[in-house]
Amino acid sequence: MSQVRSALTIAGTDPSGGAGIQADLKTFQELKTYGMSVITSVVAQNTTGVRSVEHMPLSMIEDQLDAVIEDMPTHAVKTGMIASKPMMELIVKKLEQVDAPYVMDPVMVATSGDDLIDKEGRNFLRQYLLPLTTVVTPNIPEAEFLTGLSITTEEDMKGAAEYLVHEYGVDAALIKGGHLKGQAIDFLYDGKQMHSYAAERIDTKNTHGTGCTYAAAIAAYLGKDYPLPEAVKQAKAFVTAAITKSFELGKGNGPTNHWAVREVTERKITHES
Ligand SMILES: Nc1ncnc2c1ncn2[C@@H]1O[C@H](COP(=O)(O)OP(=O)(O)OP(=O)(O)O)[C@@H](O)[C@H]1O
Ligand SMILES: Cc1ncc(COP(=O)(O)O)c(N)n1
Repeated sequence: MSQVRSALTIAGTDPSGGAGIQADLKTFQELKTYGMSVITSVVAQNTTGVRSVEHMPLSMIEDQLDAVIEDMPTHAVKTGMIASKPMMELIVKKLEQVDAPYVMDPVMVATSGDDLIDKEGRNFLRQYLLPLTTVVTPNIPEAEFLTGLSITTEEDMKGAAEYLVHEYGVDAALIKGGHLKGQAIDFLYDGKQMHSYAAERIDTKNTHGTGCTYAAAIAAYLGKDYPLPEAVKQAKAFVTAAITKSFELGKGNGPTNHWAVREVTERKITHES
């Protein structure tokens, strides 16, 4: 029997269970990947927004990382909310000891509009963390910040993906089009080819945690040795199903459904490259 694949998420929490570490672990579990987590910040949030945030002391983040790195195999790493430059510096240092694909979700603002990273952290993320990534997965506002470009069309999205690869040295960039009108289309550029992944837009406000879920699914598939374009295709099917069957829970943007892939077996993703 082949060895079980394990994935590590380094991120903040969501006690309401839709985003952050909770979304990542649910996704790993659903994709039969052994899930591990290092908590950077405890975030008191729900479907309506963020109430307060308690950042973990650096020594505690370091101890958590060492506990995983010194004992467990890691086949993929995903990072989400990393709130400050000192946290990023620590994580960069520790990731040097992990030989695994690295998916960076450059989380900056929650769906609710609340800031999750400070200004200094945002700049550090762009300069120092980006070049280490196997794939970075910004939504449109995040891609605008990272590139300084204005993104209003699909052509702009492709341009931003190319810019991130050529200017910042990321291996690949996936620009997510959830914030554009029309079909839900994402573009992946891996330095050689531009891939597009399109799905029908689902008419729902319940999209809390889609970004986290998508990036965690990409990490899980990369951990199983899927080539990146195929990992993204499978992950897109996973997140689309999760949005299709999302839950009408809470008073704000409800959470996605991490077990939906068991029920939504038709895969309506158009992958072109
Ligand atoms: N209403 C929708 N219907 C179908 N797919 C969607 C919808 N909204 C977002 N998506 C898809 O979900 C994935 C996440 O994209 P999005 O741009 O929303 O990321 P995000 O902004 O990081 O997530 P979040 O909304 O949780 O902050 C992408 O594949 C996007 O195309
Ligand atoms: C701890 C944490 N990390 C990330 C997000 C973004 O999630 P989303 O934009 O998908 O709501 C979040 N709300 N909380």
